[in-house]
Amino acid sequence: MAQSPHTVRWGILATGFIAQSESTTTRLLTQWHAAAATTVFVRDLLCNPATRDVTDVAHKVVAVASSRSKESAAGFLDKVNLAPEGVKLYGSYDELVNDPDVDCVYVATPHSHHFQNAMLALQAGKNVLCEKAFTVTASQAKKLAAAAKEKNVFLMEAVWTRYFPLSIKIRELVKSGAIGTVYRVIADNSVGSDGPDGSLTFADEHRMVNVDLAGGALLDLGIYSLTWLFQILYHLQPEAEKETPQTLAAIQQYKTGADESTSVIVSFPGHKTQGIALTSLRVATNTDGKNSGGPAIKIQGTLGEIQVMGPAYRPTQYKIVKKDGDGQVEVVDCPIPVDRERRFGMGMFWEADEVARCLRDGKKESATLPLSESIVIMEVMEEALKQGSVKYPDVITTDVFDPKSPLNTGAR
Ligand SMILES: NC(=O)C1=CN([C@@H]2O[C@H](COP(=O)(O)OP(=O)(O)OC[C@H]3O[C@@H](n4cnc5c(N)ncnc54)[C@H](OP(=O)(O)O)[C@@H]3O)[C@@H](O)[C@H]2O)C=CC1
Ligand SMILES: O=C1OC[C@@H](O)[C@H](O)[C@H]1O
Repeated sequence: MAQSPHTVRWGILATGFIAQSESTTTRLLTQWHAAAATTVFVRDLLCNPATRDVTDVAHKVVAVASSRSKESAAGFLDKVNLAPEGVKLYGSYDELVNDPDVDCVYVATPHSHHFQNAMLALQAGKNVLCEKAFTVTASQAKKLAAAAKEKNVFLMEAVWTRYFPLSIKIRELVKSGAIGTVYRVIADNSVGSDGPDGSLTFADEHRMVNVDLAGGALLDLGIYSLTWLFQILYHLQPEAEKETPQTLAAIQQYKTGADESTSVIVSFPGHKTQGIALTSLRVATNTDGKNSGGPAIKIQGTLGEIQVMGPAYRPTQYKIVKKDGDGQVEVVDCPIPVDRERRFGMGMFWEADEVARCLRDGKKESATLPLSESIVIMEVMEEALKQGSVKYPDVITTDVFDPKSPLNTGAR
């Protein structure tokens, strides 16, 4: 007899402040910046797992909290077409993390808030999936990892791309030696948002460029470029050989003080490998929206290279170019399944499935993105931002937990 799936009861922390009623994947993709992470994540949670051939785990949204008001949480249910029956609504994060019916809290606030909000949930004994970038500083990331250990709960950074079947396949290919020894990875995740008179198209208050919300290209977009570098050059190394990388960065600042264009070279001297992570809010990886400019990611080995077509955060195609391939290129498509009934499917469901399996199996972190790796990536980003003289306010860089911090209470 088939076993019933392990179902995770999710509590959603933050409701996304941009009104949004579009319901199809296509419309959402063209307006990605207007898509709050919470909205996309919850819609993915509500997709039938069978539409992606998953039968061992399932998801249920049991509570939603907005730091603004209970009404805002109610409005969120409308946005995601989720019937209010059985979903508890809270006007504070504190109530959500103390709800005994919540198995795992999904933290989807701006980067500035992650440390305080995730810690609030961990201290209440909750498992946590926290949006990227994990924190603002490496020290905050270490404190979260330590708290999860102390409380014996699960913690993971929500870098959804790592859990795509495409990413898994590419990691397997590299591991199998399909392109020889990999010496270099080049990855770009840039979204052209150039506006009039030297401005960007984001308002100065927007989380993408607002230093009070730890905005900037690197923490928001460059993390995906670094993800590609790390999942190949670092993650695949045997545990005992993992080395802390050297970091060299060049940064252009926007008028708000956030980074608008950032290039980071990450070097692993022991393995003689290098990664180049690029990100920009001025120019785009995919300037014509048709990938005419070529791949967003190149994984280069002694026997060939794997090219991944962008966007780096949601790739659906890769190519294998062999040194002795005589001009033949293998093209592999990895479409993201859509739940036709709900008219949705973005790809965040795979990271949610990973959380469910870890919880089912009693694991406290994901082997695909261990906390130690999230911490090393935070160290690289912190160092890069330091080299580019980007400064964030003390209230968002402190590693001292304060349940009454405005970041937890929502005082704006
Ligand atoms: N994985 C992915 O593809 C994506 C991930 N993200 C990540 O998700 C996180 C949230 O991004 P996104 O959903 O675009 O953010 P939004 O700005 O749309 O929403 C953030 C939410 O955080 C809460 N919040 C609390 N305090 C503040 C404050 N002072 N200013 C603004 N918001 C506040 C609000 O919820 P409330 O009022 O209900 O408490 C708000 O709705 C970020 O870490 C981002 O990097 C974003 C987009 C895609
Ligand atoms: O995580 C993200 O992925 C898609 C981007 O457009 C968005 O800004 C970012 O937060």
